[in-house]
Amino acid sequence: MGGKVLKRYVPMVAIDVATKEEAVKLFDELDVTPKPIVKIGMEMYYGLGQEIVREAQKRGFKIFLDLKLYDIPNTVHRAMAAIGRLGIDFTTIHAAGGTEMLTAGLAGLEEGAVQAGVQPAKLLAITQLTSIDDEILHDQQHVDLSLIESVQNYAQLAESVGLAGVICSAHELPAIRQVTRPDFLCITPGIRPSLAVHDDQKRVVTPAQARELGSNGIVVGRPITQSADPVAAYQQIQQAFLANEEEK
Ligand SMILES: O=C(O)c1cc(=O)[nH]c(=O)n1[C@@H]1O[C@H](COP(=O)(O)O)[C@@H](O)[C@H]1O
Repeated sequence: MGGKVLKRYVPMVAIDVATKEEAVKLFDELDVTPKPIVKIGMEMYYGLGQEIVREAQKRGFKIFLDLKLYDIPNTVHRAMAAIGRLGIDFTTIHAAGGTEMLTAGLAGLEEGAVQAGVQPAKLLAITQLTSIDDEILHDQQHVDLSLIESVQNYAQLAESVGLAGVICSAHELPAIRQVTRPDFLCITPGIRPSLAVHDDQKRVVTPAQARELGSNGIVVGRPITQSADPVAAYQQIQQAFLANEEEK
């Protein structure tokens, strides 16, 4: 990567489960070294609310609160202020909302953090979901750009208004790196240790491929949470992604 050391985060584990009991069991199991970043998404947040964020924070996990906001700028501003007050580490917004919405979201997040006296979270823009492929983009969304061009465009949009980075598939990393500053974060879901199992994901790579392509962090859910041994699955993925680098 141009001789510069790439910032790499420990894997972000998507705890997409229905109950507090299941979530807490995974938090306790995954309390290992290096500690993963815990991703709390829509299922847990809509079902369990702030309580589940506090449970993870109590155990010392960094939190990626993935709520993918997409609404008019005023609503996004106010919702992001509420998220900012939670003192979490990463959160998401859809780049498709445009620069006015992204700017409002970023301002809200920072205002909320100041009100609560905490560090502002890093705001990441969703580009094209990893469950989207060229066929869906063209035939259903009637977008004329290729998927890679669309992701590249959204990355530039997000960077232009000061966001920390984007969520994309590792496949798009070389295209994004061509047009963004060196420290722009590319966090990549759609990770499968075995490419034989995609589930609902369309654009997938292995943890080692994500590393080679220059991902700053991988998001992994079912390959860990639905494994018979989540800790062993996490550790294998973590080692394949971080190799011998020191974890951040
Ligand atoms: O924002 C995300 O984290 C996200 C964006 C995206 O494009 N694709 C994607 O899969 N995700 C999330 O990453 C996780 C992937 O889960 P698994 O497919 O089970 O590994 C889920 O929690 C998704 O919500």
